[in-house]
Amino acid sequence: MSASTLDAYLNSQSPDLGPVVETVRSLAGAAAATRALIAQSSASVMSSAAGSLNADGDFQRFLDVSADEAFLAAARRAGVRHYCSEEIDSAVDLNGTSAIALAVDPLDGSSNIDTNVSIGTIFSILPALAGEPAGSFLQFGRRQLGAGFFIYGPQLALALTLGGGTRIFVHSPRLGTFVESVRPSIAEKTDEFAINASNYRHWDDSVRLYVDDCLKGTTGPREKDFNMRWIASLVADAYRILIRGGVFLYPGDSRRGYANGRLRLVYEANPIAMIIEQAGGSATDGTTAILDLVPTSLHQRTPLVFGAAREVARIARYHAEPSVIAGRSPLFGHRGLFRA
Ligand SMILES: O=P(O)(O)OC[C@H]1O[C@](O)(COP(=O)(O)O)[C@@H](O)[C@@H]1O
Ligand SMILES: [Mg+2]
Ligand SMILES: [Mg+2]
Repeated sequence: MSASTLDAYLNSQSPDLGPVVETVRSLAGAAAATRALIAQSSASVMSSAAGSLNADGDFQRFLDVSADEAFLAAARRAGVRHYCSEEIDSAVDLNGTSAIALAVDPLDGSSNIDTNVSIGTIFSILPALAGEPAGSFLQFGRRQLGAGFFIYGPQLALALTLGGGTRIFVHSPRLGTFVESVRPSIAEKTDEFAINASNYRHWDDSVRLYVDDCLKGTTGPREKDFNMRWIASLVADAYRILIRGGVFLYPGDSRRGYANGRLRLVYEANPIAMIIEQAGGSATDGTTAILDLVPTSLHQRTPLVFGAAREVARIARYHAEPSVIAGRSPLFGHRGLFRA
C-alpha cells in the first residue's frame, strides 16, 4: 500500500461526496486543535467541571464543552445544515448550505480525561432531511454517508469510512497532516473480549453465560483460553479491535437507567457500527444489527456488541436462544471466576 494523505484520499472521492469530504476535512482541523488543547492543559483543568449536566445526565467537564464548541465551529465552517451532539439537549439548525447532518460525541471516554488514557471524538454524517433538525438524526444507521472517530492517544489517529472500507490515518506533526497508516480488516474469530466485568451481577443470564464460557478457557465449551481488555473509552476499545481483532460488549443490565446499556445510538453506536462493518466486522444490540435500528430520540441508549463477526453472531445466539441457556442451567451453580 502506498502511503497517502487524508487530503489525497478525500480528493479522490466522487464529486457527489463533496459535502461529506468538506465536513471530514473541517473536523480534522478541529481534532488537531483539540489534540493541542489536551497536550497543553493540566489534568485538573481538563477534567474540571463545566458546571452542568448534559442531556443524558452526565456531569459535563471543561473538555466535553470545549470539544463541543470546536466541533460545532467546524460544522459551521463546512456548511453543515443540522448538528447534534451529546452535549446539547436538542438538534440545531445551522442554516448551512450543504444537505449534511452531523452527529458528534465531542469527547468520548470522559472518565479517562485526567488519567492520560486515550479519549476521542466520534462522528456520524447523514443526509439532512427537510423539516425539523431532529428528524435528520432519526434515520437508521445504514443511511450514514460516512462515519469516523479521532483518537487522542499516543498518536492522533482517525478511523474513517465513507462506505468503501475503513481506513486509519495518523497525524504527522512534521507534515502537519494525516497520513494513511492501515486498512483494517477484522478477523472473524477471536479469543479476546472487552466488557466492564464489574457489572457481572447486573447482567442477564445470556451475557453471564457467554462470559462464563470464555473464562472457562481450554477446559470449557469454547476449548480455548480468552484474554480480556476494558479501556472504558469506546474509541480506544474500538481502535484496538480494528487493529488486532476482538469483541466488545456493553449490554443492558439491571441497574436503574441501564436497561439499554450506556452507549448512545445516534452518535456512538451508529458510527462505530459503520466503521466496524466496513472493516469486515459486525455490530448488534445483542441480536439486531445496529445499523438497522431506527432511532426514536436523539440521546437514546442501545446495548452494543461489536467486533469479530463470528463472535458477534455467537453472542446473538446466547441472546436469542433461551433454550441454550435453559439447557445449561446446571452450570449456573458454578458460574465462573466472577462468582468466586
Ligand atoms: O464506565 P463504564 O460504565 O464502563 O462506561 C464506559 C463507556 O462510557 C463511555 O465513556 C461513554 O462515553 P462518554 O464519555 O462520551 O459519555 C464510553 O467511552 C465507554 O465505553
Ligand atoms: Mg462517548
Ligand atoms: Mg462524550
